[in-house]
Amino acid sequence: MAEAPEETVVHDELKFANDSKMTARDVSVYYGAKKAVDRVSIDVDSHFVTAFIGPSGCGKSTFLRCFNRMNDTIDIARVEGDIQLDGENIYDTRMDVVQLRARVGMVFQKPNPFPKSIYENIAYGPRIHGIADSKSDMDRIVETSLTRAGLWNEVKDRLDESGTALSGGQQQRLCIARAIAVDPEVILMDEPCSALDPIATAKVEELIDELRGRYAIVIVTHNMQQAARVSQRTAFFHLGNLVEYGPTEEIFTNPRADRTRDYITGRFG
Ligand SMILES: Nc1ncnc2c1ncn2[C@@H]1O[C@H](COP(=O)(O)OP(=O)(O)OP(=O)(O)O)[C@@H](O)[C@H]1O
Repeated sequence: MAEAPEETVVHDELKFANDSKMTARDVSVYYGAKKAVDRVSIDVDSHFVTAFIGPSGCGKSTFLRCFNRMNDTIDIARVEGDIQLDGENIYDTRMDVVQLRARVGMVFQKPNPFPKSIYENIAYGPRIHGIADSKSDMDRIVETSLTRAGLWNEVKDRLDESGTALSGGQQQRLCIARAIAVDPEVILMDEPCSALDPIATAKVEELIDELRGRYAIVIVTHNMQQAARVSQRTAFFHLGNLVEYGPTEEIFTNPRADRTRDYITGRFG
């Protein structure tokens, strides 16, 4: 990864947005001396699902974690460049990281509900952020979040049971409901279906589609069919570089860069 990155191919349709929810400019990430992400620039917009695809180890999860400063939790990780949320530099020392992570929520590969009741899993975030004024307010937030996550009917009679007692797919939807409960603007998803069976995967994919009108969603996925199903925009990464960024349909049917074409036709990766 020592050589200079080739220029990213950005399709015209995505070039001129000037009201992007989040922008990254020249972002590089190092683990110690090793560069895992190399000068990546991208805009992420509300009302769209943006998929990050690319072969294993190309840096897509590392780059995703830059958007809510999750790399801060890794001692040897160092982030360079500029990332803004609504024009505000999220790496500014005045940025409240707890607040940032409420505005830019994250759903992980493995469902990770708290070992607490279903109700508490949702109520925890609004409580620490002071979002609910009363018990009835909190009840409403819990119901709305679970409804939006497509889980309310399945759990409304067992809100006191532990979140960890749910099936894997339900746990993942609980984690999505938990992210929604603090009223985020962006939801980052790092391979959210990789631990789920096909039926649970289909439910989460449907949910992503329903949520997209409300939030900017960025999803890292290994699965190209999934990227094609759920996203409207796709960014292809290779060896730490963003190779190409365009409308999903174009990326899959008419890629401009040779490396994208080779990847989507299965020639490598
Ligand atoms: N905590 C870490 N410490 C050191 N190196 C890391 C760490 N996390 C990731 N890396 C390295 O950074 C590079 C990019 O990893 P990353 O997980 O971001 O890639 P990825 O494209 O998401 O891969 P995958 O699809 O396999 O999850 C890899 O070479 C990886 O080994």
